[in-house]
Amino acid sequence: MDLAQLREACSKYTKPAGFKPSYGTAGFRAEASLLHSTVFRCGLLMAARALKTGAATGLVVTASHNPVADNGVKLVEPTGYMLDQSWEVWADKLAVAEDTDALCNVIRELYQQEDIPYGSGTVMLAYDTRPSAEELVKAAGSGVQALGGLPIVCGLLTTPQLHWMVRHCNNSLKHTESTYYEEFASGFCTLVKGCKAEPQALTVDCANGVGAEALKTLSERIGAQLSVTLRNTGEGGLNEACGADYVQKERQFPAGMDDRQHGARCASLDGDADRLVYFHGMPAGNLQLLDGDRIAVLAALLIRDTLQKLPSDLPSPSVGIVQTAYANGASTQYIREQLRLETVVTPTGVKHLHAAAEHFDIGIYFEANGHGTVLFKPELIQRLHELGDCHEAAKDLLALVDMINQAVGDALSGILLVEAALRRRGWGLTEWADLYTDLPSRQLKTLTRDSGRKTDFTALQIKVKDRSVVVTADAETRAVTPEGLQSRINDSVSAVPSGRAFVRPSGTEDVVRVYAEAATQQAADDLAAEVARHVYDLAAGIGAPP
Ligand SMILES: CC(=O)N[C@H]1[C@@H](OP(=O)(O)O)O[C@H](CO)[C@@H](O)[C@@H]1O
Ligand SMILES: [Mg+2]
Repeated sequence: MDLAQLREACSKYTKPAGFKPSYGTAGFRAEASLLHSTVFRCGLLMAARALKTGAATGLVVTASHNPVADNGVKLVEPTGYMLDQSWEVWADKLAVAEDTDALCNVIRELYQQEDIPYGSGTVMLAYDTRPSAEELVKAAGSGVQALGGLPIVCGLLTTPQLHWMVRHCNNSLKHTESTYYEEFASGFCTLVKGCKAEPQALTVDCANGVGAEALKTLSERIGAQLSVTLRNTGEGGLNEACGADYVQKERQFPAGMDDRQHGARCASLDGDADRLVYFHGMPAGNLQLLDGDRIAVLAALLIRDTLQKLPSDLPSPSVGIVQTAYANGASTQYIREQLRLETVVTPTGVKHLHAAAEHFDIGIYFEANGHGTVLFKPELIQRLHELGDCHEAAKDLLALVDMINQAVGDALSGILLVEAALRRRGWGLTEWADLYTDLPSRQLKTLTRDSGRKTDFTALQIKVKDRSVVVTADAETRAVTPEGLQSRINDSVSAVPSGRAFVRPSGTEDVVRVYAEAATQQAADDLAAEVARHVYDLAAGIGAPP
C-alpha cells in the first residue's frame, strides 16, 4: 500500500462534520450530497475485501426505493451475496472515521487484523439512474485505486445484475450483461415450452428506475413467450408514488397505471429492481396485492410439481421456505399445513434470510416486500446434471437454476419465475390469490381507504430519541428492552382474535416500526395504533404522541 497516495486520496473526500453513517440493514443510505466520503471509503473496503478473498468484489451505487435525492451503496461479496456480516463492523469503522488520520488508522487496523495480503484487488462497480450516481461512482473508484486496486465500471445496471456478474466472474463464467439476458431468457423458454396456456398480458410498473431498460431488453430477448407492457419507465420521478415499496406499503395503484379494471394483471419493481410484487384490479377499483409471501408459495408449488416428476429412486431434496416476522400469518400457515414444508423465521434483511436458505437443498426465501430468491445447493445441481438430458424434470430444474438469480433477489428473474409457474399450471392471478386469504395487517404509513377513520398511520413508524433502546430477540418477534414494552404488547395482543404484533428499530431509517395483524382490518389498525402508543410511551417518543 502506498501510504502517501492513500493519504492524498483520503484527504479529497472529507466526511461532513456530525455525519455518522451506519451500514444498517443493506448498506449505507443518506441524502446524496452527504455520501461522497462514505462511498469513497466503501471503495477502500471492497478493494481490501477483494485482496482478502483473492477474488473480485462489487459495489452498487443505489438507494433502492428511497427518494431520488438520496443515494447509497450496496456491497457485494465474490459469491455475489451481500457483504459478509463479519465485515460490516469495518464498513462502519471506515465510514465514521472523522479525518484522514483516523481513516488511515482504521485501514492499518483492518490490514493487520484481517491479515490482508498486498496486491491489487478488483472491484466491479455499477449504478442506478440517480443524478448523483456519476460523482459517487467516481468516489468509489478513487477509493479502490487509493488501495492500489482496479475498479471496473460495469455501467448502469440493476443491483441484482451486478451481483450476478460478480458471482459469474468469480466462477469463471461469461458475465456480460448480454449473457445475463441470454441465460434468463433461455431458462424461461425451456420452462414454458409445451405449455398449453398462452402468455397472459402483464403491465409492469418500473418505478421510473433502472429496471425499465433491463426488462425491455430481457423481454425483447424472450419474444412472444412473454407479454409485458412497461409503465413508469422514466416519464415520472424515481419511486415517486410508484414502485414495489409504494404498492406493497400503501396498497395503492402506482401513478401512471390506469389498469384498475377488474382482473388486470400488474407487477411493480422497485428503484433498483431487486424487489417485485404483483397486484391486480378488483371490483370497485380496489387493489389486491400478491406479495413476496405469495411469490415464495408459488415458487414452492412449481418446484414441488417438478420434483414429483424426478425418478423415484432419487433421494428427495430438502425444501424449505425462509420468511421474516413480516410474513402474513396466513402464508406461514398455508406453507406448514398445506404445502407441508418447513418454514424458518429470521430477522429482517436479506442477508439473514439468505444464510438460513442455504441450509436446504432448495431454499426459498422472500421478504413480504418482494425481495427474495431461490437457492439450489451445488451438490443438487451436480446430481441434476448427472441425470442428463434424458429426464424432462431434471432439465426443467436446471432451467430454473439458470433463470433464478442465485446471488440475490432479482425482480426480473422473479417475473419469469411467476409467469412460468402460472403458465405451467394454467393459472391466472385469481387462482394464485385464492390459495389462501391474507390476515388483515397494518404497518408503516399505510393509508386507509375509509376516510371516516381517525388513526394517523404515519404514526406507525415512531420517531424516538434513540431507536437503539429498542432491542429485540427471537427473530424480532419479542422486544427485550425497553423494560415493560413486551408485556404491554402481549396484553394488547391477547385481547384481539388472531392478533399478532411486534416492533423493531428500522435498519434503514431513523424510526421504530410497528406491525400488527388481526382477524379484521379494524382490529389490526387498532392493535397497531395501541402498540405504537406503547413504543412512544416507553421508548422516549418524540413529536406529537400517536
Ligand atoms: C419492513 C420492511 O419492508 N423493511 C425493509 C427495510 O428495512 P428496515 O430495517 O425495516 O428499514 O429495507 C430493507 C432493505 O431494503 C429490507 O430488507 C427490509 O425488508
Ligand atoms: Mg431495492
